[in-house]
Amino acid sequence: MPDTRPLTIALSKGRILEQTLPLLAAAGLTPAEDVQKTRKLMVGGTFAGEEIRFLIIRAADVCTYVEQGAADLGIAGRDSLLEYRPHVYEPLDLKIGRCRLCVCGPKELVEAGAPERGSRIRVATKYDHLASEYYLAQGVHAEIIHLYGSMELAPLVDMAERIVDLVETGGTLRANGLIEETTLCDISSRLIVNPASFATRKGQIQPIIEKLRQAVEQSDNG
Ligand SMILES: Nc1ncnc2c1ncn2[C@@H]1O[C@H](COP(=O)(O)OP(=O)(O)OP(=O)(O)O)[C@@H](O)[C@H]1O
Ligand SMILES: O=P(O)(O)OC[C@H]1O[C@H](OP(=O)(O)OP(=O)(O)O)[C@H](O)[C@@H]1O
Repeated sequence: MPDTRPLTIALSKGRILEQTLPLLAAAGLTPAEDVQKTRKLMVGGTFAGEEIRFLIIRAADVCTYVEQGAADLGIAGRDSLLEYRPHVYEPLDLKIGRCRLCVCGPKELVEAGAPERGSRIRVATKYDHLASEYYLAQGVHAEIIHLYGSMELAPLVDMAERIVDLVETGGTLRANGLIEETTLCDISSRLIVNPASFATRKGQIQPIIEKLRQAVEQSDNG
């Protein structure tokens, strides 16, 4: 039976949304209302004359909605994709939300050198898996302290010796007396697609990928 549900796109609210909207507009994906202002979590819209809909959700939840098939497509940071490893396709780097995932710590501690193999440290992060994997590879016993934000505070109150967090301008690190020790990877936002949706609704999804690809190329050149 054909799926008659409107094609559904999960958008991250928060900082990615502002950079997402011009790309959506350039690709002809048009929400029917101002998604930055509305308190609605599901907003209608159109693409090439067809009805679509947008879900406005927390960044870390986009992977879940797309993996579960509640959304056909989504826009998620590479950090979330690496941390949660959802079973989704990732056809396009949208080149927004650019930053890097880093190990950081208090200046004095970082300058004294990286923790030795066999040593123990406390690491504050919301990227539990990525931080654990990194320290496993270093042979360092890391106690992961899970936080939901403001990781830079943890070393200041002696709750952790290191943090694993995103760095863009470095302003938050500087304001809190921290410096970068290692960059783990570069981050940007990605278009993600539910594999079953791609199989059954390719005719609708492929043109969206192509329009977004053109929009990214245009904004990259401009
Ligand atoms: N400083 C930054 N510079 C560029 N991109 C960033 C930066 N911080 C976060 N991002 C990107 O934006 C995504 C969402 O970040 P945002 O700060 O909006 O949400 P969050 O704080 O992770 O989650 P929430 O506010 O829902 O708890 C991140 O997953 C990352 O890909
Ligand atoms: O290098 P900068 O330009 O200072 O950006 C880095 C900061 O941005 C993000 O936090 P966000 O502002 O999203 O707040 P949060 O800690 O509540 O997630 C990230 O977690 C850093 O704290």
